[in-house]
Amino acid sequence: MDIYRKVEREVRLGTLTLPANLLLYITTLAPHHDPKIWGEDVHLFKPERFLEGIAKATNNNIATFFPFGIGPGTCVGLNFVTTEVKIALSMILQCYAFPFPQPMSTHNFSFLPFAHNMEFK
Ligand code: HEM
Repeated sequence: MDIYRKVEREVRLGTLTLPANLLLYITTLAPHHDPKIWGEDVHLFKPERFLEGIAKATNNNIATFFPFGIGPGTCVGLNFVTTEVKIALSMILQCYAFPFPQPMSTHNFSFLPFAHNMEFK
């Protein structure tokens, strides 16, 4: 999802002067793929990078993480879609078994759907 903003009146932003009526396109792609923020493994799918919160994951650059936009125009579907994803994930996980503890000799069938019907000895 892209973020657009219109400059209401001329404004200075650091060394930049933005004229009135300028349309700004703010991409989430660049900051969300910046190795200076996320580290050299930025292109890896590593959800565990968020285990200790966004501040830790972004090396204390929390303002650079805005998947649902920012400010008054923030995505109105944020809470809906977050809940939806949690429900979908919990439904998917119900199809798998995660036996613990598991002896080294036991074959691991936990990747199979409906593995909870299997007995682990
Ligand atoms: C993973 C899913 C989604 C992502 C990543 C996402 C992301 C975004 C982003 C980046 C914006 C722009 C915010 C801004 O301009 O600052 C936005 C706006 C919006 N989103 Fe989403 N969105 C998602 C799902 C949804 C859903 C499920 C709905 C509706 C049920 C929704 C409804 C809207 C609406 C109506 C806006 C415009 C808000 C406004 O301009 O006031 N989004 N979304």
